Parts: sequence; structure tokens; C-alpha cells
Amino acid sequence: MDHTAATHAADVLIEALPYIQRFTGKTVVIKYGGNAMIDDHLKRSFARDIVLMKHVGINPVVVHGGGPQIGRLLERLGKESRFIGGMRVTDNETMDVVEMVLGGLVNKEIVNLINQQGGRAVGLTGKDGGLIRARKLQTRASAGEGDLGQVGEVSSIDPAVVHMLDSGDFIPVIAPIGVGEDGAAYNINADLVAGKIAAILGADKLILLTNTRGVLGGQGELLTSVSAREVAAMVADGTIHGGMLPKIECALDAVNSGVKTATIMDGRVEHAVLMELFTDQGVGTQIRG
Ligand SMILES: Nc1ncnc2c1ncn2[C@@H]1O[C@H](COP(=O)(O)OP(=O)(O)O)[C@@H](O)[C@H]1O
Ligand SMILES: CC(=O)N[C@@H](CCC(=O)OP(=O)(O)O)C(=O)O
Repeated sequence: MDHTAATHAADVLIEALPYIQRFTGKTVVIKYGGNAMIDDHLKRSFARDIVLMKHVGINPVVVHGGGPQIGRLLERLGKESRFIGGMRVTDNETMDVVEMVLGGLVNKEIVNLINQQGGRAVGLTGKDGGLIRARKLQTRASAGEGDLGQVGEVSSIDPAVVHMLDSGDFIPVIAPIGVGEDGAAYNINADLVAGKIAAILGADKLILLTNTRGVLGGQGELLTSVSAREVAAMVADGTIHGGMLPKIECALDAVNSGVKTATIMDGRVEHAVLMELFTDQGVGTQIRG
């Protein structure tokens, strides 16, 4: 490194100092969307960012999705994916695939990536330690919505296992599978799980990584900040639709439940999480309650 580059590196570290001081000891929940898991380079870089956070004293908790990965396996098995309001219609056979892909492939890939970068990650589904209790998500038949099958919503979270991992300096990596009273598995949208986990942990930040720059307005422009009222209008006129619906709903829920900030941002950009945490440049869309 020449002298100028070294000075620049030092400046970057100094710029990060107040942020590191602010976030040390705090919990940050990062939702890692399936659409942000694009290539090996980006995945490794995400894992490194998580390890760095842990090393500067933040407690990162990763909640991941894997919608596209589920879709690809279903396609290979000759099953079509169908969504209602951003939720996958989940029959029993689909539920098995969801559990295999999320709890198996995707969860262990992220755990492994973090561990390869020097972190100590432990993978969980909502079944482990009774972490996520779920009940069937009811659709609105009156609005012409069909039955979603084994899709669940969170009925309660028992964070004991997450606290135990944090206290041992492990990084929890959570797949959004819930368990019903009868022991049945439920497929829960990962955004909703991330929001509830952030709320119960009293997280400082909820970061939702996806495949858009943030929430886009009617002209395709990036909105740097949106309020609950603006969101309601954009949902009503269709500007916010599909997969953005559960995302924005969970972000609003989280800030209304005491999470200080919720940000929807582009996980396809390298080091998006670090830029959000440690620099003066805000990225993505901040959700205000
Ligand atoms: N107003 C909006 N701004 C940005 N994205 C939107 C908006 N409305 C709908 N979307 C859609 O939401 C998608 C993100 O949700 P989703 O596909 O479920 O991502 P993830 O897998 O990261 O959870 C975007 O790719 C986009 O197609
Ligand atoms: C009910 C429901 O839709 N569950 C999602 C769970 C995975 C997920 O949320 O993945 P992303 O975050 O990558 O979209 C699904 O089956 O696709």
C-alpha cells in the first residue's frame, strides 16, 4: 500500500470509529434475502461483513430467506411455484422442499461461509430450542385469496437459544421455519420472522437485504425514507406490491415495536451492511413508524 492509500485506509477507519462505539454491544438483525445471494463472491463478502461486525462488538443475528432457491428445486421436481400477496402457496409436498432447502442447504451454506471467514456461526430453524412458534396464516377469502396451505405467521418467539449463542460469542443464523402447537412445520416469510426476532431481541437495527435499491416510488426513484402513512398510500395504489409487501409490513412492525431503525437496501452491492452501519452515507430506504 502506498502512503496515500494507507492514509485513506486510516481515514476510513476513523470515520467508522463513532459508529463502532455507538453499536458496540448492540444487536443488529440482518435479513439476507434469497435474491441477494447472487454469486460466491458476494456471499463471501456478506459473510466477511458479518464476521467484522462481530469482531467490533456488535451482536449480528442473521435471518435468511431462500425463495429463489426453493423455486429452483421445485422446478426440478416439476412443481410450479404460486404466490398470493408475496407468500408461497405451500402444500405438504412443497413444505418438505421448503424445510429441506431453508433448514438444510441455504442455512448450512451461510453458516459455512461465516465460519470460513473466521466467525463461529450456528444454524437454527424455528424448531430448534422452540425458537419460533407459528400458527396458520389465514387468507382473506372475501378478497378472493385462496388457501395458502402450510404458510404460517409467528405466534411467539422464545429467544433463549439466541441469547445463549450470543453469550458464547456464536452468530445465530436462522431459517424461517416455525412449529405449530401440534408439531407441524410452517413456512413463514423470512421478512416477517426477521421483524419479530428484531422486536423481541430489542435490536437497534433491522437491515433487510434484497434485490432492489430500496423502496422505489411510482417513477422508479429511490425513496430514502418512508413513513407509515406514505407506505399505506403506495400499497393502496399498487406502487408497493408482491415481495415488497411483507418486507415493508415487517419493517413497520419492527419500528413500532421499539427497533430503532429498519432499512431496506440492496444486498447486491458489496459491503452494503458495512456502509449502512459504519459510514455517513445512508443507503437504501429507512422505514419510519
Ligand atoms: N415499490 C417497490 N420498490 C421496490 N421493489 C418493489 C416495490 N414493489 C414491489 N417490489 C418488488 O419486491 C421485490 C423484493 O421482494 P422479494 O422478491 O420477496 O425479495 P427477497 O427475496 O429479498 O425477500 C423487488 O425485487 C421488486 O420486484
Ligand atoms: C410463505 C413464504 O413465502 N415463504 C418463503 C420463505 C423464504 C423467503 O422468505 O425467502 P426470500 O426472503 O428469499 O423471499 C418462501 O417459501 O419463498
